[in-house]
Amino acid sequence: MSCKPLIGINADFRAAARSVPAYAYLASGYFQSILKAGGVPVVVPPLDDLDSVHALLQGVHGFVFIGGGDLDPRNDGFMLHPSVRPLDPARESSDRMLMNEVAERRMPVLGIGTGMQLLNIQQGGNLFLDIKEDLPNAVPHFDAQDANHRHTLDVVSDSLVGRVYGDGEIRVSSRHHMAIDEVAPGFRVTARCPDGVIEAIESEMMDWFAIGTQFHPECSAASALDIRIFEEFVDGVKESMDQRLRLVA
Ligand SMILES: N[C@@H](CCC(=O)NCCCC(=O)O)C(=O)O
Repeated sequence: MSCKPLIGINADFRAAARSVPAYAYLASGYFQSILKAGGVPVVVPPLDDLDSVHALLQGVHGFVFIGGGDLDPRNDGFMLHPSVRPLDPARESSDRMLMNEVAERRMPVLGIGTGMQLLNIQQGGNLFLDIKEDLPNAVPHFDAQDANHRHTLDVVSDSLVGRVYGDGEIRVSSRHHMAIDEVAPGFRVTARCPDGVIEAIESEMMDWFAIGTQFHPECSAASALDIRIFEEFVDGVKESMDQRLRLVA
């Protein structure tokens, strides 16, 4: 494929407060990693109508869903939990519309942190709302004093993360208090923390290149291998583009 793929990336959102205007924002590591991997990032602020979602997705070849606050469990029929720090409703509503359409179109997708959790929920899986309460024997997956908190990872060798990290000890960044409980149908677990917490999933469906990482390969403390996650994703998007071109040829 000669042209660079356009990769949509959602943005976080903070409503106006007193003298501070509302902001849409995202960590630069997300779009810098897409650029380094050979894609062209298209940052998408929260959208509030389906026509805009359709128009946007017509113009990109793949999508990255970023991390951030918590998906509100009440949107999935669960009770609110004291540990939950919900996303701004404007972002969550936009993310859910985008993920529904990305899934419908079988558009290549990489979900990171909250993005992976949304992918899993949208596809019929669910979440532990609080690791400390639901998985009391788990190691710490969040350190308020250390933005670069890391833990080790066990990967499935015949998977995207397995190809990226190979053998040997792997340490990844971790900033989450929720985790995948039941994996969505059509997806498999491809990495876990040694305590059993799910850290990566990928689609087993032949017609959909979809992956998710609970850890953050875009973070400022990312290892030299982490960028390979984005390279594998961009290569997958290019392959998807080539397949679509062959279908119409
Ligand atoms: N809120 C979820 C997902 C965690 C996540 O995306 N963490 C990255 C946060 C980066 C940031 O601070 O914006 C959970 O806690 O499980």
